[in-house]
Amino acid sequence: MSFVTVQNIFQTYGRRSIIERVNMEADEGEFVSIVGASGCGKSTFLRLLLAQERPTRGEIRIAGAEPAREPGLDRGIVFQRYSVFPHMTVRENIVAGESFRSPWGRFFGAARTEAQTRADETLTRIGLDHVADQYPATLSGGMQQRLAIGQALTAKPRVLLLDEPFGALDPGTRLSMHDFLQDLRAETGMTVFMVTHDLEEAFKLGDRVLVFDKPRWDPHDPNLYGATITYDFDARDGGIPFQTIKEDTHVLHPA
Ligand SMILES: Nc1ncnc2c1ncn2[C@@H]1O[C@H](COP(=O)(O)OP(=O)(O)OP(=O)(O)O)[C@@H](O)[C@H]1O
Repeated sequence: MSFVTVQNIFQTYGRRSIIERVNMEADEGEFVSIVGASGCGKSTFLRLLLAQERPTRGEIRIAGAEPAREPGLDRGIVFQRYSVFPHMTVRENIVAGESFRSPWGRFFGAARTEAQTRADETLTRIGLDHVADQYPATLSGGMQQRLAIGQALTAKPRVLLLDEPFGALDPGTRLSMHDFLQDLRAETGMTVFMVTHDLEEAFKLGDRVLVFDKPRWDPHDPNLYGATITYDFDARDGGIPFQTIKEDTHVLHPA
């Protein structure tokens, strides 16, 4: 059985259909890139995987169960803009990431000291040990984003959700973040879903590239139909020869 199963999900806000008939499966450890036009529901899909929202219809299963609503336990998320706590030091930010696993949401006494030691190990691994006592605002964009990823990973999520995580970075920093993410992934074997607007990045990092698009369009009511997965490219071997067109018939034969 697949690790992640998405079965026929629809998400509608009021009368607006955002995504419809989305079906996909992913194995544990797969890296799935997601691309598509602005506003077609890619972030909505990530929020559904995160269980921040329930789908209007359909079912999502992660490791055989409905995803739990609590953040940080089995899924971590990183957004385009550095989603770290500005009032905490770099080290405290990492401790906070791990404390999601604590029943009280924070650590006390010896548990706190141990968490700080583990945080220092993480900071060494992500190359931020020399700024452990600084506040995020004093770091560069790439460093803040590394901290955000480090924070998400300390909760040891089995699934990492990335919403345009490198969109705000300059090209050089972006490339070093790619290396960083590829190393972490090789180390942890985690499953990754990454939304990006950069096709090259999608194919470089992903094992697969899903394309979200609206195959049906009503000019009198643009909100009537939502987006779905129209292509599922295998990106491991150059992609194109292995593409799966999932939605080629709908435009020709509208329902
Ligand atoms: N809670 C909500 N209530 C109503 N509409 C919403 C809600 N969340 C998202 N939308 C709408 O759903 C549509 C899809 O948004 P979403 O952010 O998922 O798109 P996206 O593909 O990630 O876009 P982008 O690439 O620009 O980030 C947008 O038009 C947005 O305004």
